[in-house]
Amino acid sequence: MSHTTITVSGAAASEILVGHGLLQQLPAALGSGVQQVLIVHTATVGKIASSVRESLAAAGYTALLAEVPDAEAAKRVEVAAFCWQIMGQADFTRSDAIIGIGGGAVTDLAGFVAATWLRGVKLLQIPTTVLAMVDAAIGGKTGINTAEGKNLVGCFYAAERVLCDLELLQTLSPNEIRAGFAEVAKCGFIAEPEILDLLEADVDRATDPTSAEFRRAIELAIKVKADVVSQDFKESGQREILNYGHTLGHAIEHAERYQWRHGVAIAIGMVYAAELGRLAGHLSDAVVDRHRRIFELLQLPVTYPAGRWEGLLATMQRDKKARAGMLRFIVLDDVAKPRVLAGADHSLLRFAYDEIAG
Ligand SMILES: NC(=O)c1ccc[n+]([C@@H]2O[C@H](COP(=O)([O-])OP(=O)(O)OC[C@H]3O[C@@H](n4cnc5c(N)ncnc54)[C@H](O)[C@@H]3O)[C@@H](O)[C@H]2O)c1
Ligand SMILES: O=C(O)C(=O)C[C@@H](O)[C@H](O)[C@H](O)COP(=O)(O)O
Ligand SMILES: [Zn+2]
Repeated sequence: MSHTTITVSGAAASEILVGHGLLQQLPAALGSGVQQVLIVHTATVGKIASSVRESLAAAGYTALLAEVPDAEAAKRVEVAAFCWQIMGQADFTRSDAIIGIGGGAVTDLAGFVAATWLRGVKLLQIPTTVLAMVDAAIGGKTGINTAEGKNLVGCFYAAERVLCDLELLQTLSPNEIRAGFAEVAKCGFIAEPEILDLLEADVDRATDPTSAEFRRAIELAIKVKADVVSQDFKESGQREILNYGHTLGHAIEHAERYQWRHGVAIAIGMVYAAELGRLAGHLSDAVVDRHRRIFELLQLPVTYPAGRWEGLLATMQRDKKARAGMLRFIVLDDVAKPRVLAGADHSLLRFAYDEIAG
């Protein structure tokens, strides 16, 4: 089947290709002028990285590998410094390029390294998880964590091209696929009800990477993200909706010392945000129930232990969504009707937590 091209316009201009056999687009996808390429990857996708390196070398490029630690351990300043060192020692210039191959942790790191080396070199992303294909590799949010919180250091820097080769998902565990679907469902709740219908109609087919429903759900989610970032690259307004479920979700990831999958944490965060939307007076019980039903279909958690609220609240205050001491949440008035809830009373926030405490 041929590939689909989804375009991001505006300041984040880039091309997202979705389909099979897309690695064959390399090296042409690199464009002209590039001599050296740094491939940032983890051991998990080492074979893919090596075959990309070989095809680039055969085409005359100098291709270097930077193997980085797995998952959130990649998103540390020490790991960025390791990549900068390889580039420095190879006399990497402004006309050279970085390719990130991996899940969202790698694409966030690779993006950050590309943005910061010589104040910006060409970036290509080859996401290998559902989550990275529909979200992390697109739209140019790059970032690393600090001891105090998630993604506290980073910048906006878009990849020129994102190759979403669905064949690369073959080795992904069902747990990873379902965690990635938390972000797919997020796009359903904030903007695209067809995604929710697909999940409710047959969750097994929708999450089977070989099915037509899977591809449809992935492409719909990518379109939601591409549309939003085309309008608001630097999150001065509309883009905030992509943070649905993330205010609490990031605090949970921090509380769990980054041992939980991002998708798992934000699934709980979205149920919390739905409860908040209901308590703030707009969201119907039916839509709140729909959140629980869909995340349960995806076998994702919908509760978090009671007694953790104070710690989560303190972490949320450090999140970049807090401004002038006021916490900001995305809530829904209905499916596909998101809005910002800023400065809500702490007792309201606490009541919503009581609804998800298990
Ligand atoms: N920049 C953004 O806009 C954005 C959006 C969403 C999430 N994120 C970030 O993305 C990260 C989460 O991404 P993720 O869920 O992809 O997690 P991840 O990058 O940690 O990958 C999850 C696991 O899957 C493994 N893996 C990757 N590809 C594989 C494959 N093809 N086969 C088998 N295993 C494979 C990885 O080695 C890892 O163990 C978080 O750090 C989150 O903050 C960023
Ligand atoms: O692209 C965005 O904008 C998002 O918010 C997408 C989120 O899914 C993603 O997890 C993002 O990294 C969170 O951003 P942050 O600004 O809250 O760190
Ligand atoms: Zn996310």
